[in-house]
Amino acid sequence: MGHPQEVDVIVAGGGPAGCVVAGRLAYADPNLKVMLIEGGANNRDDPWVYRPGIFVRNMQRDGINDKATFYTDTKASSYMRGREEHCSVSRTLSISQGDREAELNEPLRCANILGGGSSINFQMYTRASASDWDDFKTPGWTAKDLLPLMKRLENYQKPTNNDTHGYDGPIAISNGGTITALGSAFILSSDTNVYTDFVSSAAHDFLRASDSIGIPFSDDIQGKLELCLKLGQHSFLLDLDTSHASEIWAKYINRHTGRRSDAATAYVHSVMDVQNNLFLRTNSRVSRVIFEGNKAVGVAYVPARNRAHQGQTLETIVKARKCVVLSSGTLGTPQILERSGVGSAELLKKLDIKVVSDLPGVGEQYQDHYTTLSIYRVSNESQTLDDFLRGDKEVQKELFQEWEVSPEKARLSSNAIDAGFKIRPTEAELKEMGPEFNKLWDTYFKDKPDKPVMFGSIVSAAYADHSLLPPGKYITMFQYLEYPASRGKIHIQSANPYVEPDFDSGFMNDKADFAPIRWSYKKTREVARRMDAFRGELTSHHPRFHPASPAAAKDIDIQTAKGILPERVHCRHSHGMLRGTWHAPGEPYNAAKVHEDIKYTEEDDKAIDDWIADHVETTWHSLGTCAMKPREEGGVVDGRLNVFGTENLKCVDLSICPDNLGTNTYSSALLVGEKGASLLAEDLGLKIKTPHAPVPHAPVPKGMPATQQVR
Ligand SMILES: Cc1cc2nc3c(=O)[nH]c(=O)nc-3n(C[C@H](O)[C@H](O)[C@H](O)COP(=O)(O)OP(=O)(O)OC[C@H]3O[C@@H](n4cnc5c(N)ncnc54)[C@H](O)[C@@H]3O)c2cc1C
Repeated sequence: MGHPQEVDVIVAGGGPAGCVVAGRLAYADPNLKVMLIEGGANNRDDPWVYRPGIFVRNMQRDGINDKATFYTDTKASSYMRGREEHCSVSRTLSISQGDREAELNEPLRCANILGGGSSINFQMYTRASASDWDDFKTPGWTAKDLLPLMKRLENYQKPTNNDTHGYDGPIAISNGGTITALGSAFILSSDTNVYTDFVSSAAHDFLRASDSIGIPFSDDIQGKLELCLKLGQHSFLLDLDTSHASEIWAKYINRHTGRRSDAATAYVHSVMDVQNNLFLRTNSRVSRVIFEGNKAVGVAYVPARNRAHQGQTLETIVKARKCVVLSSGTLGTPQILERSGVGSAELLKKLDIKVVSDLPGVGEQYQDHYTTLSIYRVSNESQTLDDFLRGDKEVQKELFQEWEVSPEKARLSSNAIDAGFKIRPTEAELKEMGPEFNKLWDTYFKDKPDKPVMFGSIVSAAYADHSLLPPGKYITMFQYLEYPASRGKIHIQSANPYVEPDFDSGFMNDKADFAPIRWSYKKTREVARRMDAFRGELTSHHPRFHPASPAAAKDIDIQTAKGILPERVHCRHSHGMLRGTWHAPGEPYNAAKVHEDIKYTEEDDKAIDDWIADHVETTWHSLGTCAMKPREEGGVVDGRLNVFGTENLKCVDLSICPDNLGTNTYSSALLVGEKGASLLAEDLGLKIKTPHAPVPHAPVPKGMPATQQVR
């Protein structure tokens, strides 16, 4: 079918928010012509997208993978020991302490494929705290206002005891088909409505260890919202421990199909299968919005790669009769605005771009969550994904074949991230966290007990390049800072859409951000040490403590090491380990041991801070560059997501968040999309249809299983 040169609504950018807007509007009115223009490739039925277990591959920068865009951070941070660029998880994980030089050249990446982050992300499901939305201070955006939309998007497939989840929405949420286990693997039954509550021994091990250091188990941290709304006061939540608790993590995986639940399949392919009014253009980068006066009347787009004769820029123009929606993500949307004449007048004049609306807030206040990862050795009997990631051909064949036979039960229908927690410090811990963080605590966290400070998860594998790791089994403690005080920015350097922007991630440029990450490193380490499977620390992936410090990381114990390579030939030392390396063997495992917390000196704390500075990196939870707040405070959009000083132009993606959200952000991007779709439907006199069009491959939800009913 040919594509029209004029439609009613253009959506620029096919990430989660853009897919929701395009799909919901097109389904609401089959006569409304909607065009979705995406810079990356189509994700439809791409096995590298829909098989959940191989998600790490989609972050590689190897010349083959084109599912991610790479942004280079251009500013040095004095707090990061002169680091000019921060890097991706896959790279950081792969390096040892000595490889810092190589690490410095790795850029930040974000999605470049239809579905945006939802096609390549880790599939971890969490939700923001109620106070996060209330803090937007915008009518129509309180947690109470948004709760019906949170439910509208979900096909929740886990048991629940609260009324905050939805059951006939397009986005599936479950524990995945199989939960990777340390010690054993459990399979969820998909042909019965009775939910089988299998949880891996790794997850249990982690949860027990967390409980033993004062992080209690909760059956649904993400449901805390309801309590908040019912009680009408956030302070109650502290007593209920919901912002300081652990749980079995849910995943964006449909347990009936074993497939990733990405936004394009859920909202766009579903509509394109049954209607013909949704037009999709992929591999097309929107360069600018076309204005008549200050009214948006269309967009210009260029091929994703500039391969034209003599580097000419080939623009195609599509007209929009009713509205243009920018949904190109936190790093993409502000660039389109600036190229279109919406941004700081000073910058635009310098670049010879005609000013349509002077909005100095465009591209400012860039935020993310800051990740650090520490890796631990686990027992040789543990079942982890390491052999698969290491490239063991037999194991890979077995896992891929398993998928072909029964994807809904296959080990690849999991992300191997089964449990985690959100935590807040105690009064005693706060005292050790220094004046900078305490000041932030008093103004930001103290009166918002539903806001966690840190997020932590267990991954049943080393998140690392295994070619650089010793053989063996691993777990990774994956932690991130939920509400960094640091801020960055992104601005164009040219009107040419192929020229890289000037990007300053701002990582760790506020000193207050060090203390909570340091505190959480200690916490996750205490959890790991108390797990039954624990057999030591992968010293290359821990702070460089003084070798004589009691806090110094200790590697695998000799007995476990011998079990990994029983046929090895000994070198030099009777215990088979080489001196002169950073590896120090740990104590033999003792199941009966009662642990004491490691005591850290000031020098140890300094070593942790250096490690943070050298290794902290993105969680790909970018937000905030086109904030919804008053124009005079640097705002870019109003409460209806209209861009100030323009007509018929909205931004609908996570760039609109005026402040951070304490969550993995896919749920929030979908929610912003749902809210944007509702606002647009109101503008256009339409009604959103529920349930949405049937999701390809997914059986239609048959109502709520007994175990999911509110008790
Ligand atoms: C590697 C990774 C792991 C993550 N893990 C998780 C997780 O486990 N759980 C979770 O909840 N969240 C996770 N996230 C975050 C989550 O996916 C994002 O918050 C979410 O996708 C943001 O949605 P968005 O619609 O705002 O923008 P994006 O997802 O960034 O989508 C923007 C889209 O616009 C396109 N685009 C950009 N510029 C242009 C242009 N000029 N013209 C046309 N198209 C353009 C891009 O290709 C992209 O498809 C992860 C993200 C990544 C990248």
